[in-house]
Amino acid sequence: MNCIEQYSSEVMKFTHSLAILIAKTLDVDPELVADKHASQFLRMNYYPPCTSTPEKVLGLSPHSDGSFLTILLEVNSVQGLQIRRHGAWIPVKPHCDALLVNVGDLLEIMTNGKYKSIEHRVTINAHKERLSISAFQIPNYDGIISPILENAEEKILYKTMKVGEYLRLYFSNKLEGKRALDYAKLSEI
Ligand SMILES: O=C(O)CCC(=O)C(=O)O
Ligand SMILES: [Fe+2]
Repeated sequence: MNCIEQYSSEVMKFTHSLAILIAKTLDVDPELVADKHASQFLRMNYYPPCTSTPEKVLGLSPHSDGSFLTILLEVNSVQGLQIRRHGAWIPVKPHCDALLVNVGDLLEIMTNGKYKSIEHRVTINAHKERLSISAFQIPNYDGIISPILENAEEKILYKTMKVGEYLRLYFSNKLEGKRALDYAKLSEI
């Protein structure tokens, strides 16, 4: 096994444990959240420096991930990632020995909005290149994604759809905030 395969398989295991913990926080059946046939896309991101006008350039436009969870490794610990909170962009300080976990749209749907996917973007550094690896954790492509309710009185806020259907929709949109998720919301919210 090469080191990328090893990393990928460790991240799969880590995500599985996280999914079980998330299910516990919601008091729902862990098997419903921790999809055993989960798959993963790995993307290596390289952001070259921009010496002339770094403030005018974005490495990655604002978006939320279409995944269940994304595990991010900031390989050379160069700052760039920002998350949107109450309308403001907050820089995330990289830690060389930490993984960053982003909640994706599929987890938002699955938890009926209790875990919200996080809108983020990447800025460019004037002098340093930035390297990161995103591991997008996706439930079984042919499976169904639907809100798991804590009790019968809970109002259903998102549609039930095939994982593949949501991802097709997600990838057919350009990166634009959390717009793709609007399609999954039931009309009254
Ligand atoms: O490079 C980063 O820090 C973030 C990458 C990212 O948001 C993505 O790959 O979706
Ligand atoms: Fe992302």
